[in-house]
Amino acid sequence: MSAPMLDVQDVELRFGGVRALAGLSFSVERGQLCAVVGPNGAGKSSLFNCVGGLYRPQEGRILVDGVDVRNKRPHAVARLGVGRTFQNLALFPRQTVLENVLLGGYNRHTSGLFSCATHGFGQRGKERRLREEAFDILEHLELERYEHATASSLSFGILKRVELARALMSRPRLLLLDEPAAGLSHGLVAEFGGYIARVREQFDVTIVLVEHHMGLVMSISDHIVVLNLGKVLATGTPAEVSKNPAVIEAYLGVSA
Ligand SMILES: Nc1ncnc2c1ncn2[C@@H]1O[C@H](COP(=O)(O)OP(=O)(O)OP(=O)(O)O)[C@@H](O)[C@H]1O
Repeated sequence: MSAPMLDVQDVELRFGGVRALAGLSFSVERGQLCAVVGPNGAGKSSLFNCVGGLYRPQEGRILVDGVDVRNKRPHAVARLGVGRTFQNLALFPRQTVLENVLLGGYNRHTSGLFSCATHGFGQRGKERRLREEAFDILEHLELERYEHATASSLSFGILKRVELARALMSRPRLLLLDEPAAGLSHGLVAEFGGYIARVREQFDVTIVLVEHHMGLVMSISDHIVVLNLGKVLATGTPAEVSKNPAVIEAYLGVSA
């Protein structure tokens, strides 16, 4: 049996006297779409920051496809195939959609993709292949008509999709989505959920999603990890978790 795509083992992260992660352990199987939920302060962002190499836990191990990332810096974690979207978007407003998406491939091309994307490529074959790849991703997310639009001219809902496209350009094996529904209106949440499900089907990627919007979580996840006070309160399928009395009390009963 192959290693889980993400294996979090006894992770302890403290900020002074605060235990943001208190011996956290869970794993995500290859190909799964796993949601991490929990009340404010449960440790969700801390977890993502540890997996992405932004925070270094004091104890425990975090294995991505069997490789310990605990002491790796963010760019090294990205090179291992960990992609990420951010709650507040991490796009360049003056660049076009295509340029922003091309920049997502930066971790795969250390020899200056940034200058390539902004000032033209030296190697035309390479440029063509990358552009074809970026355009293919744009098509999957129904963004092709915005290819040449600058990011600053587009709505937040479209930019969320552009950010997803940018993350896919790094060809992640593990994709971390940080509150993808945040800031979206009700109708757009459902639409965005459809795009996440589509990405999961059409790209060979394991997805971990931190999300407060329980409607989205329940509709697209096949596994849910509920955190509370830095550790796992419950795990299971959406049906199992939604029936768990501890979860109802700590989270769903208050927030649903
Ligand atoms: N950089 C930091 N410095 C000090 N304390 C922090 C830091 N980051 C997180 N914490 C604390 O760690 C705990 C977990 O916070 P975290 O942001 O991971 O929770 P969360 O589940 O993401 O919450 P939310 O849903 O509100 O984003 C909280 O008590 C928080 O105050």
